Amino acid sequence: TACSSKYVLSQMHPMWQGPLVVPGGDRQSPIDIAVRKTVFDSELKPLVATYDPQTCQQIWNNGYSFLVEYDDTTDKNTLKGGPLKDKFRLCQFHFHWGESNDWGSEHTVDRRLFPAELHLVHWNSDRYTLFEEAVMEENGLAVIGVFLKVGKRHEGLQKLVDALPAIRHKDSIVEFNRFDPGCLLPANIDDYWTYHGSLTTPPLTESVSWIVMKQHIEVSHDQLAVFRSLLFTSAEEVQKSMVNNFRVQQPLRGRTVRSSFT
Ligand SMILES: O=C1NC(=O)[C@@H](c2ccccc2)S1
Ligand SMILES: [Zn+2]
Repeated sequence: TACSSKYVLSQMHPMWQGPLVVPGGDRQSPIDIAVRKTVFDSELKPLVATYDPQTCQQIWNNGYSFLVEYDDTTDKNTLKGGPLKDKFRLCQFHFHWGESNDWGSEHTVDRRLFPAELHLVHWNSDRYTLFEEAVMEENGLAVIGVFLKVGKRHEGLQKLVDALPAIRHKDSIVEFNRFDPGCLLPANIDDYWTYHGSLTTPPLTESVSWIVMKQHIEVSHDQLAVFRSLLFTSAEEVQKSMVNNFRVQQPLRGRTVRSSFT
């Protein structure tokens, strides 16, 4: 679907670290969330996420992560409330992870790294008709970030883990239906941090309202190990494990991170 935006993802090189700071970029992501410097905003509303598992379409390896894509041609999967003024449509979710459990997340909390981070990518369907348009606009995207910790097995994730061997190589894709992205959200989605930032991969456009959950989810060591069995490379190339597919933290440049909780 549109949201895979191949032109965006195809510019990514495995182990992409790219330019540390985009010239003139003063709202880049990810960042470190220094909790003591966040500002409670009582105007922030509860988040309302409504997802329809039937609109799940495919899962594919784009050479940087694996994406689970949804039909985003109707308002079946919406996100509103929180810091958002408009209604946003889910187009895909994906993860970033490390080669070890000691690092892998893109955002950090008081410099603490998590082994992985989930991103649910939504675009502003009140103002734009396609993901590609929204990705270039300041109020175009809303991404929910959820930290993963290694612990008990995540039952909902297992269906996704079982599909990964079929998309081991770059550009492989399989049909994937009836997956509820809501099962990957933490129990409490009312406690989050929010700030204005960017895509964490090319084109790095500063079009993202970030909503980073305070509460993490737990997955098992073995589930995360299957993520690491994916490859950045296609079947013809020399194999490179898909690990460390995260961008380094970027300067805050005077931005304020607001919290929905005290
Ligand atoms: O949150 C993000 N994670 C990524 O890999 C970036 C991205 C880039 C293009 C499309 C969707 C997501 S932005
Ligand atoms: Zn991401």
